[in-house]
Amino acid sequence: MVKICCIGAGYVGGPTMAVIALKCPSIEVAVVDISVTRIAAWNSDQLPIYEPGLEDVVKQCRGRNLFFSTDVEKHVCEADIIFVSVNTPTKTRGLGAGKAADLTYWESAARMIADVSKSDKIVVEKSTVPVKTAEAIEKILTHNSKGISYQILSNPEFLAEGTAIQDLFNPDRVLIGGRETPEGQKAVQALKEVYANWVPEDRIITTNLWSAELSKLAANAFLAQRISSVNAISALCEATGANVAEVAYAVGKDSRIGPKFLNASVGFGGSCFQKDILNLVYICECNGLPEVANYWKQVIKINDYQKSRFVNRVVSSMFNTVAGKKIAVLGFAFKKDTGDTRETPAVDVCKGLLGDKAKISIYDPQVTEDQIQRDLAMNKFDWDHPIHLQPMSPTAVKEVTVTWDVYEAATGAHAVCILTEWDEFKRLDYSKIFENMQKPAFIFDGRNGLSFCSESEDTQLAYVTFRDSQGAETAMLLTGATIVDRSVNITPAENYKLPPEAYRHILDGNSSPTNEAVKKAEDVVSGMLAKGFVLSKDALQRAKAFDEQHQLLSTASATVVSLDQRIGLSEKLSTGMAMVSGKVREVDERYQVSEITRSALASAEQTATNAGSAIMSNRYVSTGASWLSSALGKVMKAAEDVSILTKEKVEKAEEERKQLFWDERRGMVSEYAKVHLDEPLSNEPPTVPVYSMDEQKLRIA
Ligand SMILES: NC(=O)c1ccc[n+]([C@@H]2O[C@H](COP(=O)([O-])OP(=O)(O)OC[C@H]3O[C@@H](n4cnc5c(N)ncnc54)[C@H](O)[C@@H]3O)[C@@H](O)[C@H]2O)c1
Ligand SMILES: O=c1ccn([C@@H]2O[C@H](COP(=O)(O)OP(=O)(O)O[C@H]3O[C@H](CO)[C@@H](O)[C@H](O)[C@H]3O)[C@@H](O)[C@H]2O)c(=O)[nH]1
Repeated sequence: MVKICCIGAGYVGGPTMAVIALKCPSIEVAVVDISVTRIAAWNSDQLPIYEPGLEDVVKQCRGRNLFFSTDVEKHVCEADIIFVSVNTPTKTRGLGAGKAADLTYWESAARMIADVSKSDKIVVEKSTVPVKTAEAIEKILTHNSKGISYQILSNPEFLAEGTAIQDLFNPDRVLIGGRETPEGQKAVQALKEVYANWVPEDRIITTNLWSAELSKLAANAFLAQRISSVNAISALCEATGANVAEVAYAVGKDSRIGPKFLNASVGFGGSCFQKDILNLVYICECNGLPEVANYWKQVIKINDYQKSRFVNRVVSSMFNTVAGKKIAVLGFAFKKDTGDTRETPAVDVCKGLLGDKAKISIYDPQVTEDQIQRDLAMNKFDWDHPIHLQPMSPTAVKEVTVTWDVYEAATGAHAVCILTEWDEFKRLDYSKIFENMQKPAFIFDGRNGLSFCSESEDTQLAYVTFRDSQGAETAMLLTGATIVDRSVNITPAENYKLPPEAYRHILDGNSSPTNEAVKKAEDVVSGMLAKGFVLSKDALQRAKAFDEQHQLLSTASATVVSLDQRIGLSEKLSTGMAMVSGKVREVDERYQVSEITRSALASAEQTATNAGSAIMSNRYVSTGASWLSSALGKVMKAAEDVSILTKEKVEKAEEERKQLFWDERRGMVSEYAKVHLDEPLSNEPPTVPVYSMDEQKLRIA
């Protein structure tokens, strides 16, 4: 049985080895680490890192052919292939400080391998290292080889956190670099055979050692460069009135550029990009290439600029002072779906705000208070050392509080800053947040992924006066609807009162108001559902509350129950959801399209759920809701369509959906407006001030 040992049980070593163990049942995999607490966590139910899907994989193989241990020497001694996946932080002192990679941990691992080995070994660089590191490692290993043969391979890891398992299951490529000698090629072949257990052969690239080492640094530099490029453009957009999301979309449509990695943000974070680019810069400088070094340095400078620009925007918008003001920070991890905070832009933003004497309240679903306090007090680059070697917990920053309740974080705040793109932030009740904030309230979206009712220059504001008595209620139904990444927020003008005609059907004893406005509501809402738009659950609750406030729902509840029994809506709904979930997951497993199918699933499920919520809370159900059941049918059909699409089709559909969104957004708004507005619209909602207190006004943002 082939034995693999991995030195370093971190974000790379843990998931990578777990997947190798899962995919290669005939290989025994031991993951070792000098950190006792980390290994204990790997052996417990509370894994040391949060990564979707990881727990599942670990549970399947742990104790079978996957072991976590602190007995480093034993497992190294027994292994045929040794992966080294230890920290390679940026040096903080000495030659190359602030740029060069610190190879202390790598070197100590190599020396230990040389000390304890009694048989031939293949030693694999899994850590990201400077080009030519293998040469140094070779010298260390062979210096005292006692006749043992070592083959060094470079096998850099390309997984991204938050999607690590998916990336490992279905990598774009596996890169293996080795010596161009017969022994070197034999070692390359041995490692290739491991990956060939699940990775198609044409995705396993073999190169020489230096190409493999350098490719890793180059890949990260290219990725980070895209983000700095779009972030640089975002500054220009803000100065000119262009919309960076629209620009990125238009640019990414060019197939030579492609749509991925063009999301403008508060800046990139994570343990790799900055460290690896600094490393690349240093290597360029050492090789007498200052122009090349400066080129890449600029990627980091723009990133720093973006973070400080964000802080400046917050402070300047808030009347040039945040002193003593509570600011809620939503999201602290460097990206969604991870609890990792290494080099997170949130640290720089918080430090900037603290520098201006703000009081900060932080919420992140995966990051603990202890971690946040450590991060805020830590020196630059210290975070990238093994945890037990990091400086001891410094005193907590007292202007910072951390809570597990997002609404509590925002209560009493003058501003909310979104710093991580957690999906849950898209579903928050922003009206509730707004209501509990100090006024004027500000929201700063550092991820550019959310649309809020904020009075920024991006907001399209319309004050709408309804001539029709039902128009206002119809509009309420659409509150919180999400059209791809835009949310429609409709709030009644203060002291709004329904006109007497709205009550007429109740007074008449007629519970079926089938006037034009209601019909239009059916069309618009069912149209939106069928197109996959997500109606906000909470918005419908609000619509219901609105109805109740005006005593329009007196007969609805009883009718809903009988209606449900009559057409079996609940049953259809749960069947629909089960079918959607099952089929989408099946496709996911077959084609490994998790990212896309997950969002399709979420959207389908949410649509179905919200349709359900609409059923229970929508007063139009009580008025002969055949339209709703047909809308539900369309939703289920749409979801089924998604589930049978192949990877390519899903991707295409996503693209088409986006295209549709861009094409139809304006159309929708004006179509809707035509029905409900006094003045029909051509392109955009009108921005007209409220001018009369006795008319019914709604604000659409
Ligand atoms: N995090 C990522 O997404 C990612 C992706 C690709 C590559 N990388 C690279 O992989 C390497 C590891 O990154 P990580 O994120 O897993 O770091 P990590 O800090 O999560 O894990 C490294 C582990 O190595 C252990 N360690 C250090 N020296 C050791 C020694 N001598 N013996 C035994 N254990 C030792 C530490 O205790 C730690 O648990 C880095 O070079 C990084 O640049 C990281
Ligand atoms: O369009 C985008 C994409 C990403 N980010 C940010 O960029 C950072 C890095 O994101 P990502 O690359 O997804 O995560 P990492 O886990 O840091 O993965 C990168 O770094 C790893 C370590 O080297 C590599 O293995 C991966 O291939 C590479 O994507 C995060 O702060 C993201 O929020 C943006 O701001 N805009």
